[in-house]
Amino acid sequence: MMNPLSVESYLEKILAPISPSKVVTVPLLEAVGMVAAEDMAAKLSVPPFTNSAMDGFAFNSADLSAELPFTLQVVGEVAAGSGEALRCEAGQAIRIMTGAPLPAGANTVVPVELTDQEPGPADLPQAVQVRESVKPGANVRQAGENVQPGDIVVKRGDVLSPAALSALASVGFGQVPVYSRPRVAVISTGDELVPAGVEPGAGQIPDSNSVLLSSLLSQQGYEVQVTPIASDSPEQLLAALQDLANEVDLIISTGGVSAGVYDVVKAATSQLGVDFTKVAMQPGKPQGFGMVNAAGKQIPFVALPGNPVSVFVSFHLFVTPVLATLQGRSGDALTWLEAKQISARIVHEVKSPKGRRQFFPVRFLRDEDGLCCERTHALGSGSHLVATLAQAQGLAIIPAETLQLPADTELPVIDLRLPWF
Ligand SMILES: Nc1nc2c(c(=O)[nH]1)N[C@H]1C(S)=C(S)[C@@H](COP(=O)(O)OP(=O)(O)OC[C@H]3O[C@@H](n4cnc5c(N)ncnc54)[C@H](O)[C@@H]3O)O[C@H]1N2
Ligand code: MOO
Repeated sequence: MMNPLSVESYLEKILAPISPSKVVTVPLLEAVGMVAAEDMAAKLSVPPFTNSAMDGFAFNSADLSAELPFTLQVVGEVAAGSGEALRCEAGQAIRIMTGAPLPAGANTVVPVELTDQEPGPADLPQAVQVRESVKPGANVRQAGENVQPGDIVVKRGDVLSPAALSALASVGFGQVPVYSRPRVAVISTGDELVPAGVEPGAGQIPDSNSVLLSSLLSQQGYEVQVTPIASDSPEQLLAALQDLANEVDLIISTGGVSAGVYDVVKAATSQLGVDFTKVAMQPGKPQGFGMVNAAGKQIPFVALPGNPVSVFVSFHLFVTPVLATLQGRSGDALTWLEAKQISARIVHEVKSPKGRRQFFPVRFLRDEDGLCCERTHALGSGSHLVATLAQAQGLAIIPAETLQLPADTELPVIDLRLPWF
C-alpha cells in the first residue's frame, strides 16, 4: 500500500491540473473578493492635480518672512471642485480649501489656524496675517506624488480587496477584468442521510455536510447548488455528475471514499479518472480528486470524506486553495495557508496519532499571559464531533511526528476568523 501523502504534496497534486476560469469584466461595485485578470495601470495620476492639504491661504514661499507676523493681500478664493484659473502674485494670498487646486504662482499653504482669521464660515477678508512660521511648500500635495499614469496599481492575480477597488476607482477605472467566480455543486452521499430538520428514522442521521459546505461557500461569495442526497447507488451518482457538469465549475462530494463495501463515490468515479489517496492528516485522511470529463469539459471533482469534522478541515486545507486557483489568484497555496496561521498557547495537554498531522477545532481565550486556545470538545479532533463545530474559531496543528504535548505549548493555529481573501 502506498505511503500517505503529506498535506503539501497532496495540495500540489490537486492544484497542478487546475487552470483559471474565464475572464469577465465587472463593475467595481461587484468585484470585491474577485481576482484581477490583468495588470491594471493607472489612467489618472493621484493626486490628479497639485492641491491643498489644508483649509487656509495659498501664497508663494518667496513671500515668507522671518519676521512674524507678516501680512498678505487676499485676492480671491478657490474651493474643492473649482476649475477657475486663479493667479497669485508677489505679496498676495488666495483663500483655499482642502483638495482645491493650487492657484498658479502659489506653492505653499498656511492653515487658517496659524493666521489672524477664524476657522469656519467667514466673508473673504481683504488681508491675512500669518502668525506662525510655515515651511516653503508646506501643506501642498503634488500632482502624481502617489502614482502617475502607467504605474501598475493592481497586478494580475491580486485579490480585489475594498482598498484595491478604491485604488482602481481613484486612477480612473469604473470596471475591472476578473476571473469569473466559480459555480460550485455540493453532493452528500449516504443512504443514512435525511435532510436537515427531518426526523431521522432508525440508523439515520441529519445531513449536516451539505449545510456546512454550502454555507462555507456562500459565505465566500460563491453560487452553490446543493444536489439532493444521492443514494449509495453508483449509477445515480454518475448521472448526477453528468447533469451538474453542465452547470458548475467545481463539484464537491462528501462520503463514500473509504474502505466500506458501499463506498459509492470511490466505486463510481474511479472509472472517471478520480484518484483516491490517503493524506497523512487527522481528520481527513481519505481524499479523492480528479479532473472529470463530463458534458464535454474537464471539471475538477473533489471527493471529501463523510465525517463532518473531516469535511470542515478538508474544506479549509484543500477546497479553498482549489477555488483560489480556479480564480487565478497569484502565489502558492502554502503561502495562503500560512497567512491564516497565528501562534496560540494550548491550555491543556494534547495527544495526536502517529504519522498524521493533526488539525483540531479550538476556540480562542485570553488569560493573563495573552492569547491561548482550548479544544472545543474533550475528544479533540474526533471526526464525528459535529455539534461542537459550532464553537470552532481555529484549527490547531500538531506535527505528524508529535504524539503528545504538555499544557501551555505554543501551537500554530489556522485562524478561521480571518477571511481567506
Ligand atoms: N476500514 C477502514 N475504515 C475507515 C477508514 C479506513 O482507513 N479503513 N477510514 C476512516 C476515516 S479516517 C474516515 S474520515 C472515514 C471516511 O469515510 P467515508 O468518506 O467513506 O464516509 P462515509 O462512510 O460515507 O461516512 C463516514 C461518517 O460520516 C457520516 N456522514 C457521511 N455523510 C454525512 C453527511 N452528509 N452529514 C453528516 N454526517 C455524514 C456517516 O454517517 C459516517 O458516520 O472512514 C473511516 N473508516
Ligand atoms: O481521516 Mo478520518 O477524517 O480521521 O476521521
